[in-house]
Amino acid sequence: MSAMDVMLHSSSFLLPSNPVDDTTGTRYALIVLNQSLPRFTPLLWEHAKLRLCADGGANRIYDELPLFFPHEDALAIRNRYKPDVIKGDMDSIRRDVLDFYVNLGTKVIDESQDQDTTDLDKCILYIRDSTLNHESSRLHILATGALGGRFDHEAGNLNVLYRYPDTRIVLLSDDCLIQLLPKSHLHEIHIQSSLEGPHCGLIPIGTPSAKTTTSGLKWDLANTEMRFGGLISTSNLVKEEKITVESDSDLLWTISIKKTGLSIEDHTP
Ligand SMILES: Nc1ncnc2c1ncn2[C@@H]1O[C@H](COP(=O)(O)OP(=O)(O)OP(=O)(O)O)[C@@H](O)[C@H]1O
Ligand SMILES: Cc1ncc(C[n+]2csc(CCO)c2C)c(N)n1
Repeated sequence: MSAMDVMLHSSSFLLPSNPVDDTTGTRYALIVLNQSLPRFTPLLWEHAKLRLCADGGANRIYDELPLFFPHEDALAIRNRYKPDVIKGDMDSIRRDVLDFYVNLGTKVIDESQDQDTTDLDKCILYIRDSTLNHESSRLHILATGALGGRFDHEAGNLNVLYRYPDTRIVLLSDDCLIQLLPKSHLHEIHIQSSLEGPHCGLIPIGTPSAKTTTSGLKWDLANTEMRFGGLISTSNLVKEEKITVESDSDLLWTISIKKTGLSIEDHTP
């Protein structure tokens, strides 16, 4: 039996640009969903090679991004933060916002005929098919505003992690991030301790896990069973800079995002 491949994880997209980040070669696509923008949105925007708004996410960029730069002209900010693509069923984007970005040259994809998939699904499919998403170096997808709102929306957002298990997707809110750890790999999670933690969880939301083993957590698992209705690992704590996870089931990994060190003022010279 061949040894399992190791999948590396790092939230270096939360760091201001630095040489360490650049050496990983990881490229990001950003999807802005229709919820309040997290305070680190401008940072993610700068890191991203491709920027999408899911339907009403465009209203958030238009209305809320200028608020991060109170000393600058709102129109100048809107011109500077131009989404590459707005995609969805277009029942939430305002007419004035749509007209504004169409005039700037944003590509608009109206899929109102598809009422079986969410706007987030639609955006992920666009990124997967984009020419920037080469086989050799696939884009990692960051989705802001994915958590902390309507529960049916949150469940739909989690469902995309399971629907596209081979695509690296991170769901973000102001408070935490969530990603899938597929059972096909051993996972090494490198903690950016100035920006994330210590609260974390490992959640077997899709199927129960008969055996999960971890290292680096305060409450490590050792071939431990996890299932809804029994034990799941919530309110765990990161103890080391590197966490390892191995499981017979796909698990959700979640970690808190620290309140300090991530607002725009912390990064402007
Ligand atoms: N309250 C929320 N909580 C979590 N995610 C959200 C929330 N609102 C919107 N989203 C995300 O943003 C995307 C775009 O939002 P938008 O409001 O345009 O969706 P929608 O298709 O109009 O939703 P619905 O018709 O169900 O209200 C959604 O597909 C979802 O992924
Ligand atoms: C069983 C079932 N439940 C709900 C919907 C509705 N729905 C799911 S995704 C979506 C688009 C939201 O932008 C809508 C309206 C459906 N089609 N099938």
